[in-house]
Amino acid sequence: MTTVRVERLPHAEGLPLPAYETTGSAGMDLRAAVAEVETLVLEPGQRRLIPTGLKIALEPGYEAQVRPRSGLALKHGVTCLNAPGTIDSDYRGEVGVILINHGELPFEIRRGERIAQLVVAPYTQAVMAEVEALDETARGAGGFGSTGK
Ligand SMILES: O=c1ccn([C@H]2C[C@H](O)[C@@H](COP(=O)(O)OP(=O)(O)OP(=O)(O)O)O2)c(=O)[nH]1
Repeated sequence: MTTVRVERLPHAEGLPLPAYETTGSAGMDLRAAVAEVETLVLEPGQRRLIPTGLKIALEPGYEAQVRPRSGLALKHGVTCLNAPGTIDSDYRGEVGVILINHGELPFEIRRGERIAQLVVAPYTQAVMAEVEALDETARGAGGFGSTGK
């Protein structure tokens, strides 16, 4: 268990905070903090940064991934363009969701709609150690389908 400190911006007033929908959920749904009066439409092929109205602070050693929701992807072709988006532990700006409409129809985003999910995960930072040559392995440079179908 880790704690995510969350600060609500004025445009997220009244919206539920991200929460796990079931006891086994890996992601907490992120909601669109667009204005009630504003009908935000994603035209086919269009991408937009959608505000969540939330700023978060992760504990050191944790990142958060902004991932698409499968229902939106399957029903409407709407997904996160940069999936998974990375929220760094030292980022203090508003969490944004880069949505793209790969569907054939315009997609309306309403205030409070669940548009993506946030998965909190531990990460490790690595040191790059430059060497003259790497050790040999059975795979070698084989990749990109080298083992067959
Ligand atoms: O889907 C996303 C992806 C990123 N971010 C925020 C949090 C993250 O910590 C910051 C930077 O993201 P990233 O490292 O992916 O962006 P960059 O294009 O490399 O920009 P920068 O130079 O600011 O690191 O932007 C989001 O709010 N949503």
